[in-house]
Amino acid sequence: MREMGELWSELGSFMATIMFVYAMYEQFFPYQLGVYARKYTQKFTRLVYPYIQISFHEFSGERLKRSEAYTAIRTYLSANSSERAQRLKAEVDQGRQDSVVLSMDDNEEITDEFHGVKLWWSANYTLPRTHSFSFYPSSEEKRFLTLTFHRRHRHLITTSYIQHVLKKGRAIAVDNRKLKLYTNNSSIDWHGWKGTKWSHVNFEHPSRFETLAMNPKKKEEIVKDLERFKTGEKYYAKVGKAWKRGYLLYGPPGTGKSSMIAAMANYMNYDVYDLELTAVKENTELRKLLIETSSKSIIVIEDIDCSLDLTGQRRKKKKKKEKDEDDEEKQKNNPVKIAEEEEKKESKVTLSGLLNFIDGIWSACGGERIIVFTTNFVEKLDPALVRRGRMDKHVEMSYCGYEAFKVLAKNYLEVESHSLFPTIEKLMGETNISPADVAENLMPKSADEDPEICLKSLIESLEEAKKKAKKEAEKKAKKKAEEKAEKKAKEDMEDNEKKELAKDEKVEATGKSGEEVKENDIH
Ligand SMILES: Nc1ncnc2c1ncn2[C@@H]1O[C@H](COP(=O)(O)OP(=O)(O)OP(=O)(O)O)[C@@H](O)[C@H]1O
Ligand SMILES: [Mg+2]
Repeated sequence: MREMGELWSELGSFMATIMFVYAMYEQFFPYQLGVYARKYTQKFTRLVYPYIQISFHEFSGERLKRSEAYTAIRTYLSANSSERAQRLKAEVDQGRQDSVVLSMDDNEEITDEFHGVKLWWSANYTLPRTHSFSFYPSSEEKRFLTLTFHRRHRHLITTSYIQHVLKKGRAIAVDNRKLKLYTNNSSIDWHGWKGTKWSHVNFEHPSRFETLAMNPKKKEEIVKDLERFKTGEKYYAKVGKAWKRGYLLYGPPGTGKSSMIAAMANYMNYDVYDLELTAVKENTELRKLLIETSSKSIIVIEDIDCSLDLTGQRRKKKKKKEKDEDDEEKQKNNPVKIAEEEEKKESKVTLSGLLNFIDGIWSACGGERIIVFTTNFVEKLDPALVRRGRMDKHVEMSYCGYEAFKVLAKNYLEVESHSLFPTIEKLMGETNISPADVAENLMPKSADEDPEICLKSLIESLEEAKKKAKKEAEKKAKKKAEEKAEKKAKEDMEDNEKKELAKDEKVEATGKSGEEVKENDIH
């Protein structure tokens, strides 16, 4: 690169002379002559300067949108520059505070080689025209990467090399990708400096399919389904279907619905968008949020039954008593403010808005996406919401079975068989216990706690659950019997009343006395 530097400085002074002559032309010669001069100067420059430069700007077109090519090239160069560049920039790795990411510093150059051809990359930036003091990077500071190569390789570089760099850069980005967990901001915070629709943190949930306790066949089926989806781009295109898949996870609390979502994200290497519907005011906002989600992501709406009711209006989350107390408190405050607050809270997201969100025309924008709904009460959901095609796969997360228990025992205690296992298997067949409760029992309470103590504690819990279930069943049966008896007594009473009435009517019609009217006469 040294020879290049020298060549550059010589060329710099040469160009300055040309520019001076050219300026003279502009000044003293007629316009037409100036055009000729410009044309020939360019020709001459081309003749003596055989290098071509291509710039890739950080922001292209829309100012706020970072160029994808710039990002990919930077990633490619970062991977190479830590070995080759002399001046590097270090940034703390987000999420892993103990490691740094090295990249080429501003105004630094590195060389690259492609099919025996030498190329030069440099990282540049232009300073803002005005120098006002600000805590934040100036919006006028423009960064760009410049690629320089000999013009004789123009074809190779513009066709194959740039493609190679972009492809490599993207692949490195996928490998280095850290999953993110996004959550939607309230639309009040969407505008202004740094106003964004989604906030994110690094997603570091340890749940994986191997640690997920559930029926092994069911688990395998889900993994296969995900795999088919991941590699199904061509298939989806062939059948004319948007590349997305909906999962409905349902089951009692603590059966692993949220853990399953985390396992899915880790398996697919997808980001998670945890959509809080209560913070979304209307359908258009929902659409805007959807458009801002990236490809290769899982969009999650937890407890869907609590977010929407069947008529499509938002369910009032607060109980009436709580609400009244709140209102009383508010009465003491400013009434205008209260009205404003009420308006802010009122949400108009409807069921049809949500359906549109899932499979409307917009939902196909941006490629592969998984949509997951979770609920504790599947029967409460509107059939329109969960019909196949929208929620393609319905997965029941159920109470812990023996197979699921074995996974948990292996995870928590590193035990694969034990003399207490048959007792646990028997008890599990007789009563319901959630995987969350099993996990709680299996977690050693101290570092040196024997696995047997944990298993015994689980047996105790199971026996307790069994007793509780038995008591509850008895209570239920008693209540049922009482209700039945009550119903019977009521029916008997109504029957007697009817008979009495009929008797009175007969007495009146026949003129006989009450004793003379017989049972048979009444009907
Ligand atoms: N199937 C499972 N496999 C492994 N661990 C589980 C499973 N189910 C629950 N757990 C454990 O219990 C905890 C709670 O589970 P999780 O949050 O996934 O349940 P959930 O079904 O989402 O419950 P909710 O309906 O209340 O949201 C988890 O942190 C995990 O440790
Ligand atoms: Mg959950």
